[in-house]
Amino acid sequence: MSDQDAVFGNRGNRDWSVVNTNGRGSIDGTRRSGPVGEGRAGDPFLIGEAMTGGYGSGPDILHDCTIAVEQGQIAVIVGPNGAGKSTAMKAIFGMLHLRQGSVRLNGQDITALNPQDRVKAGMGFVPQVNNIFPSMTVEENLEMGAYIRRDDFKATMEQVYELFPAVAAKRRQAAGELSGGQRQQVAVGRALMTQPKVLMLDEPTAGVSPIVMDELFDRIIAIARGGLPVLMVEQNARQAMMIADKAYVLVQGANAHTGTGKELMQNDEVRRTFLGG
Ligand SMILES: Nc1ncnc2c1ncn2[C@@H]1O[C@H](COP(=O)(O)OP(=O)(O)OP(=O)(O)O)[C@@H](O)[C@H]1O
Repeated sequence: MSDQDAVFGNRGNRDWSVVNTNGRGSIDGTRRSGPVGEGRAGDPFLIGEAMTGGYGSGPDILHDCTIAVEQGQIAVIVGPNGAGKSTAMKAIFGMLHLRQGSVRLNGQDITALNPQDRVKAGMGFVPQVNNIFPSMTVEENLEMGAYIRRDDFKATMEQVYELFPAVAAKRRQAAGELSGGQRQQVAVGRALMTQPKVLMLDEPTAGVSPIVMDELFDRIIAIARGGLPVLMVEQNARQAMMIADKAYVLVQGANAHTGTGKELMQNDEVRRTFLGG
């Protein structure tokens, strides 16, 4: 399999046809960068374990918080405003110094890596406020996602276009001319251009209409079922739990409830407190 055959996400025995109907293969999973430590046997694919930490020298925002996502699955983080959902994502991505706890990816301890090296190690992160460049074309924005690659990334770009046809139709337009939902798709596409092994999305549906949200969720399901694990923060807790293999309810920076999306939707306290009854 050539580098050009590479697609989003990871490797091995997954059926990529869900995302990638033309049968192109997966990347080899050997990319590594920076100091990585030993992982632990039986780890989930990505885990931020027992994370405690805050911003700068400020107080702890996260308290012994554990978030994980398994291969090919969707994990969602929900919870009230200010619960620490984005902070947990930032901690997993290395934007926050952990006073305790660790982050492990694909069996390697990456707690010591900075965000840039985490991207090289295979983490794709779309922050809450996506930093799409409005005056650049869609294509140029996507190309920026390939900055860590030395191979010909055009095949991956075509796969992003297959995944998001509305974006493909506007590839030569300035990204600033796109709708909010389309811009989110560009942001996700740009993260996919790095060929991540795991995709992290902080409120991907923020500010988009319910129809666009459904479309985006469909695509996220396709990405995960194609083998690329997805970890996301969502304000739309009910909809998120419906597609979640694993859901985490955070309250005041700590794990309050954890289970499959279905389990949590049937949990009386979760329903009453977070899902409006
Ligand atoms: N850059 C920062 N510096 C200091 N404190 C911060 C910073 N960002 C967030 N916080 C604080 O961390 C706490 C958790 O914020 P965070 O954004 O993680 O919550 P959230 O659950 O994602 O909230 P929301 O649902 O409103 O987006 C809040 O008290 C917030 O004020």
